Amino acid sequence: MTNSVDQSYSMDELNRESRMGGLGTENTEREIRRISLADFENRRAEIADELWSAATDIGFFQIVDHGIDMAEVNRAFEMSAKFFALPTEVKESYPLKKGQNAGWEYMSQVRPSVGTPDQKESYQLTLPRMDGLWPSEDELAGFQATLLDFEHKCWKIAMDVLGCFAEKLGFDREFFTRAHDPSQATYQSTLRLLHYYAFPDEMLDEPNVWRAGAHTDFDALTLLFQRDGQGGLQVLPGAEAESQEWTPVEPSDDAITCNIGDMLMRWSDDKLPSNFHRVRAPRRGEYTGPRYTIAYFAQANTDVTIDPPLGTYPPLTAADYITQRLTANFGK
Ligand SMILES: O=C(O)CCC(=O)C(=O)O
Ligand SMILES: [Fe+2]
Repeated sequence: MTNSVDQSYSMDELNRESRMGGLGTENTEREIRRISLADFENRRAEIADELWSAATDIGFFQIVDHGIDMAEVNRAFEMSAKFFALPTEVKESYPLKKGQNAGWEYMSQVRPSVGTPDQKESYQLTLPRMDGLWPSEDELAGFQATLLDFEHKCWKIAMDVLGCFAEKLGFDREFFTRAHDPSQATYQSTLRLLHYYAFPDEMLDEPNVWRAGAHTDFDALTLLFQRDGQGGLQVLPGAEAESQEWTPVEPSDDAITCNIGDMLMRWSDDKLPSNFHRVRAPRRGEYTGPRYTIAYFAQANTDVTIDPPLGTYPPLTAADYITQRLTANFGK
């Protein structure tokens, strides 16, 4: 890493995550807005206002009427469940490539905030890095085609949302679409299938066990698909971080939960906040079965320079940016 890169990132920013491990309390008063994307092209200006308002406030919002059929969402979740149900030896033959966001891992992610591994397994798809990582048609028929199609639909929605933000930030409408170009080998946006294990009874009373410890996302924008009845996601709005009051983000089959990541916070001169979130363990009396989610992380191609218009942060390539974040979180 060069000097200029080192100086561009304050230690305070890098250490933020290690201070967020406390239990805190729950606050159900805050509103997670639901925004309809219906008739997007004609209603663009109005939708952009709504997205901007929600994003600059809590940084988390839900979009509905997003254009992906429920049948397609269901099919992606079916494929996910089938993948995770494969024998361990099969999944092990498609191991996560470290630092590459591609392949299968389980219980490997230890968040600095809590210091214990997330109770989950995941399979990640980053288009240019999938050599040798697709299960065969014999192992799981239709998996590759279904996920490639789903990834592309997620990309399209993410670009529509980012296009609205681009104009608010003084960029042209296609600015972020050019920065997230799936046709290039430098593309590094990721589709991630997540399976949080069912909780055995004896684990319900254990402290400091998380489905996902508190963190912010590294990327520009995250789209998260959740299933009805499989809750647990909580958000802590940055402006009120000291309160340690976490607000539940209720799952629903028809909504995509969106949140701003660190890359877009930097790119927007901090106008768009990347907020802490986590997935808590189920409590006694709640649904304790498995929880499945699917996340799409839009992050700019590796060779794109992140250069905030007001110059709050020095320019930095997306590759260097991600390397710094990975080193800060996993390099210790
Ligand atoms: O599965 C969820 O509800 C959240 C996942 C998440 O925050 C992440 O993978 O970054
Ligand atoms: Fe996250």
